Amino acid sequence: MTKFAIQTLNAISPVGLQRLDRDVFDVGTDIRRPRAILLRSADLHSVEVPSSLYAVARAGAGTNNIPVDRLAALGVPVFNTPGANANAVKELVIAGMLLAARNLYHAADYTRDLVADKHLSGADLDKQVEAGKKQFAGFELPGKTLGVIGLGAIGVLVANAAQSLGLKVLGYDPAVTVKSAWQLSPQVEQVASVEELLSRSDMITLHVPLVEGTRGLINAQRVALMPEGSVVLNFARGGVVDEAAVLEALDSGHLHAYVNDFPSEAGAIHPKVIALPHLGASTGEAEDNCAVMAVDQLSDYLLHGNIRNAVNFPEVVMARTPGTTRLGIFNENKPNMIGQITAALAEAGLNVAEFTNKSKGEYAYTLVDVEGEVKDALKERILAIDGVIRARKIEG
Ligand SMILES: NC(=O)C1=CN([C@@H]2O[C@H](COP(=O)(O)OP(=O)(O)OC[C@H]3O[C@@H](n4cnc5c(N)ncnc54)[C@H](O)[C@@H]3O)[C@@H](O)[C@H]2O)C=CC1
Ligand SMILES: O=C(O)CCC(=O)C(=O)O
Repeated sequence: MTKFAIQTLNAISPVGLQRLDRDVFDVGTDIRRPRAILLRSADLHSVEVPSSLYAVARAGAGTNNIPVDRLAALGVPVFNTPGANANAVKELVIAGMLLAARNLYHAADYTRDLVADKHLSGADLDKQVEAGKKQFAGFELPGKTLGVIGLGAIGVLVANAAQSLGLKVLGYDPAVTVKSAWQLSPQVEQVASVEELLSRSDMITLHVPLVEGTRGLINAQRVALMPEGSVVLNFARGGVVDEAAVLEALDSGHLHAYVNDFPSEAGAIHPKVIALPHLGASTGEAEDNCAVMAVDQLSDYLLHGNIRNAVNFPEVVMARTPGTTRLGIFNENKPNMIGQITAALAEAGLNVAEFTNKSKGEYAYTLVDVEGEVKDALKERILAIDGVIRARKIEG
């Protein structure tokens, strides 16, 4: 059997990579004509999609670096790893709240300067430490209100953790899932609009994907709704915030701080901005979790055609029927596709042992186990059906 070639475009934890049996998979950075691409934040938008490509796996949550729709139209699932790095982000958000509330970043700079620039020591250092500290006096978290925008894997953890630290927590998510709703602390108050959340929060934190509907979600009009001295935390994506509007509000004193994970030229050097180098998921634990989940989903797809956690196709998982051949078929989600596919199988004299078909948005995916040999002519016949995008014979 020809090995599946998997190209890695970022550093992927070896804990995940070692799960790929090297008798079955070739894995490396310099692979040409890959069957799959395994990546983190590498930008795939400007990359030409190789015709050899069967799948893309993102070891992480955000897929805005991947042309998800273009790949869907080619029958290429894009997998991500929901929740696998959520705890790491949650911890950084809590750290970000404390950095802002206690002015820690500037306070640490101050003490470093006393020694490194002003060369103070001993009693002189003690004196300046005590004299200078009042400028960094902060506020405590209990009793303050945190607004959480986006109550998915990360937002729920942040909301619950903030609640347990004594904050009043407001949440906004127009498409909250049943799973998230079950996990959310009952004390978290769900509000009906971003506007309400902003006008009632001392701090807001963003946990939404960057898509057209969330680009510039926090803009000048919305910043104006926030109470004087509020804090914005952005560990989602830079584009979710109109940074120019936030910088203006920091300059005017309307906002106290902007803590974010996506430095820009202007933001990185602004005195009221704490810009971290995209550290949200950078813990050993999160990197291992994401790599394991991405690798397992990818290998299950390459070996068995099963789809779990693809952002552009439905969840389709079917146990293999012994002694059969499996076909994976992507098609447009329109009437009579299943009828035409099963008719083609019947014409070829093949009995269907198991069949499953699910749709998501514009597309659908079928897994079918058939008794008998699947000849290339049958694959061509299926591909010729109007609306079929891709058909793959999956050796088993
Ligand atoms: N800084 C970092 O290193 C990391 C950043 N992220 C970012 O965080 C984002 C969220 O991650 P997860 O919580 O794991 O994703 P998730 O998919 O579990 O949750 C996202 C939530 O946002 C909600 N949402 C979508 N549009 C919304 C809107 N307009 N208003 C309010 N809610 C909206 C969805 O309904 C969903 O519940 C990712 O897409 C990624 O961009 C994720 C992991 C690490
Ligand atoms: O892989 C990383 O370090 C970034 C993680 C991230 O931004 C995500 O999972 O969306």
